[in-house]
Amino acid sequence: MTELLTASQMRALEQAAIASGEVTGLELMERAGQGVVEAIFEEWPAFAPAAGVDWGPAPKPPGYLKQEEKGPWRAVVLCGPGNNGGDGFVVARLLAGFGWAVDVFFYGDVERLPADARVNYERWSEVGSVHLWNDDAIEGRLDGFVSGDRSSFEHQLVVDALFGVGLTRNMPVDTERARHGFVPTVTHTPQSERPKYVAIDLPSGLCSDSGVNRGAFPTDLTVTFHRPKLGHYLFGDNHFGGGPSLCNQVSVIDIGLESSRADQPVLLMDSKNLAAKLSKNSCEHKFNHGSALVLSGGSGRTGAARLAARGALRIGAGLVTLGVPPAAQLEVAGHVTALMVKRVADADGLAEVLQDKRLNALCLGPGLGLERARALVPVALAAGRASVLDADALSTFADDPRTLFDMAHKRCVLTPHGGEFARLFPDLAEKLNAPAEKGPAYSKVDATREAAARAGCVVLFKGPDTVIADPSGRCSVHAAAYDRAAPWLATAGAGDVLAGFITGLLARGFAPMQAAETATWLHVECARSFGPGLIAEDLSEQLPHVFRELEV
Ligand SMILES: NC(=O)C1=CN([C@@H]2O[C@H](COP(=O)(O)OP(=O)(O)OC[C@H]3O[C@@H](n4cnc5c(N)ncnc54)[C@H](OP(=O)(O)O)[C@@H]3O)[C@@H](O)[C@H]2O)[C@@H](O)CC1
Ligand SMILES: [K+]
Repeated sequence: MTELLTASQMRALEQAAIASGEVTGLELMERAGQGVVEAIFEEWPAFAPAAGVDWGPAPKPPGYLKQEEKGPWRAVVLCGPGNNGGDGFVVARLLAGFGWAVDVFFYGDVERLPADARVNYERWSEVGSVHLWNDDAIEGRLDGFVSGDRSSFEHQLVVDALFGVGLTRNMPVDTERARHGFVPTVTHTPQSERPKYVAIDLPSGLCSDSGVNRGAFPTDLTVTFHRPKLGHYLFGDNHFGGGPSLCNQVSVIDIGLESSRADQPVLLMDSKNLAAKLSKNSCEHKFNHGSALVLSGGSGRTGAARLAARGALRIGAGLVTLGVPPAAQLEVAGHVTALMVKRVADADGLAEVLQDKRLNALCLGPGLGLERARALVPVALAAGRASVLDADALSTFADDPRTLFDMAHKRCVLTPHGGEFARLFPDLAEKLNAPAEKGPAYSKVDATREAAARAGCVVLFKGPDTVIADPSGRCSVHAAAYDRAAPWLATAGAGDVLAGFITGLLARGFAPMQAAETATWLHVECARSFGPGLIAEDLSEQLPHVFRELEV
């Protein structure tokens, strides 16, 4: 799985590499600039020099062309007061070396530039001029962007090097007018008819650790270094469209920090090794694949549990039983075939059913009803079986979450969505929703890790970005974004199916963290594989196809 880093982890890696003498800050900055230029040429081949790109053995400025020899392209590079701006000066110099006409606008104080950025400011100054930030001047330059009239576009490329991982507060107001000058076209004008907008490291204003949008605008391409940052994958505050909705696509450039490792990085889920984990041995009995019990609510409320149970069965649990109250038994029996049905009237009834030691995974919550959940959860947790608690099994403890955490054990997985998370962890939800004053904003990763430590079990915090953490701090993220976007997954009952998938994998013997991660990936994959028109019932039915594609 790919590592996702925070700003401070990235800085620590950079510092360690520099301190070891492996590389200098200037070399890193040069490689970063080169990587950005290469990514631009790769994304839009029309921009690339016909002879290709060869940086030579050591970083050196390419031979500069005379004005009459310059190519047809023109770029605006917006440089900020830190090293992100330094990268921008490198990009400006390299583009000029390829014959581009480049306008550099600098937001900051030259005297206070960090050393490496200052060197690159000077290097650029030998090649071209630096316009000090002035809203009116920039707006004038970018008039064509606003009018949307192609013939009036002076620039084909805008490079955003204002702020990267060093963003500590909201975007300064005095950059807004200028940026508004060109950004509306990114969302409203087809890409082919307007200049391309490229962000270095992060769209300026995107918080690297949380994905919170602190004043960034959507870009066409974001080029980052060494590893993606959490902010590229977390949506932050959804009201303002954070993370993935701002980056559009993320290109990750190797700048030679491979030998350094971050401390407890968050992992981005992928499908590596999934097939091997999911395959079954042909000579095993159904009980070798586990036996799951999904507790259902009363009459008229059994659909959610049936969805979960079907998911558990399709994902490979050997046997799945629905535990239903007597009044709902007929209703359920009419709907299920491969599932078993057992009467579970109340807490005593559950205790009795759990005498069967083969039942090794439980699912409580979908459609369970608050009262029934309150009665059944303590019995289920006391039995010590691997358990998924979702929906009503979480909300029923809204008044007293501590009671739930005291009962929860290491083989539990809690699967709250935003509302349920706020009911169980009101203080963490408040921190998550509070506007960040300074430094990187508190993130969904921070909140999920704290929640898992407090609950003493795995917490899977659902959303378009799903974050999973265990009490030790291990944490992984899945964003339904970029090549994993699954817009049809936001449908009633999808969460019930996810709970069922996790339960089924727990029954099969997956560890809680691994079950939660694998189920999340498969859940999105089923939605993607089915495509438009998806409803919750389709998710489980899509699993066989997804398994075939994975070569399970
Ligand atoms: N790490 C690496 O390995 C590599 C890193 N590289 C590059 O360096 C970048 C990180 O550089 P960086 O640390 O200098 O931070 P950066 O984002 O330029 O901003 C800091 C400046 O902005 C200021 N400032 C912040 N927020 C503000 C606001 N809202 N409004 C106004 N001002 C604000 C802040 O001021 P302060 O908060 O200190 O008052 C400070 O002056 C990274 O993203 C990548 O592009 C590459 O070269 C390759 C290797
Ligand atoms: K930037």
